[in-house]
Amino acid sequence: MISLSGLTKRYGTVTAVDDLSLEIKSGRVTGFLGPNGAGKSTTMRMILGLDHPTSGKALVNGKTYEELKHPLREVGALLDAKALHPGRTARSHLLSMARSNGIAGRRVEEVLEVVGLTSVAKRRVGLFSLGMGQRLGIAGALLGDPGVLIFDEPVNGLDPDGVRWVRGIARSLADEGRTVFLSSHLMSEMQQTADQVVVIGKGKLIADMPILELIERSALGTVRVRVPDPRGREELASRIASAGFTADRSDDEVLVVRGATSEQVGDLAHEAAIRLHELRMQEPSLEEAYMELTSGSLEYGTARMTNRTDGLDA
Ligand SMILES: Nc1ncnc2c1ncn2[C@@H]1O[C@H](COP(=O)(O)OP(=O)(O)OP(=O)(O)O)[C@@H](O)[C@H]1O
Repeated sequence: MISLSGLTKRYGTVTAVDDLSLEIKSGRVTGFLGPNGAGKSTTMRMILGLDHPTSGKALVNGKTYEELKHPLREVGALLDAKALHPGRTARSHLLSMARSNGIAGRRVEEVLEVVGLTSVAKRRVGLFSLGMGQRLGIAGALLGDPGVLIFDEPVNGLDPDGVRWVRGIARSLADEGRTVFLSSHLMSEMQQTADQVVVIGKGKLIADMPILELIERSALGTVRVRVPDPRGREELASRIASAGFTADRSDDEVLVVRGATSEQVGDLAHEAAIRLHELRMQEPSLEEAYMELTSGSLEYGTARMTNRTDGLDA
């Protein structure tokens, strides 16, 4: 388990991580989401003892990284898959990692097998594709057979096969009872991988909930109602407000209602005999729900988020 309490990191005037408190539990995949610059990598680096918190704590199994006797046996990480010595073979890279951490050499063969790199173990990692590098990084994370795994953007740049593979291994590691914490800035990616999502923006916690709950919440969505008669529109808007929902004018004839179901809006219109030309539930995609959650927390403003539904990275 990973526990963060009041975790804060400042770089000069920039607060990269701002008072984060949460628990990342074992036996499930927790997705760590947030737009670029939200503070995900900094948080992960602090969990791994690579950065020191300005205040607060990041604990792995109740201890700070420095306090762990055999860190690699408790927590494995994939941070930057490209940070490998290009002249080394995959096997020698893992062997040197194993040696310096008191891990038996035969474990190297096991992890090579797990990540499917046995047949290319003698190849220099400088010749590896991104996907192979990612597999090797994950092999390194698994070397000490740790109960906690931290992967920073593990699917970034991978082809669909690679993405599927990472998803599969994350799932099977969680099913074995491990804590799997992986970051992404793509909600759509997490939808298919994570059980729980932690969303941050500008270093602050925005949401920490089961992914199904986030989907359900977003499924509440909005109701689009078209009222041709202006007076009817006014009347319906005021009835919607009195009922505790919010109604915004979208274009000439349309009200966009939040917090209500289409049945509720239809009933409110019916009670006042207001003629409708359209009554439609609009279910936002999970991506939209995420953008709504994180809007206002982008490092460089919100303008580039408009009209995007497939992620935030382009
Ligand atoms: N070593 C550093 N010195 C100064 N500022 C830093 C440093 N590392 C990170 N930051 C700043 O901290 C903030 C959070 O960065 P971080 O890399 O943790 O975000 P992120 O969510 O991982 O983003 P990305 O998805 O782009 O990797 C950013 O404003 C970044 O510029």
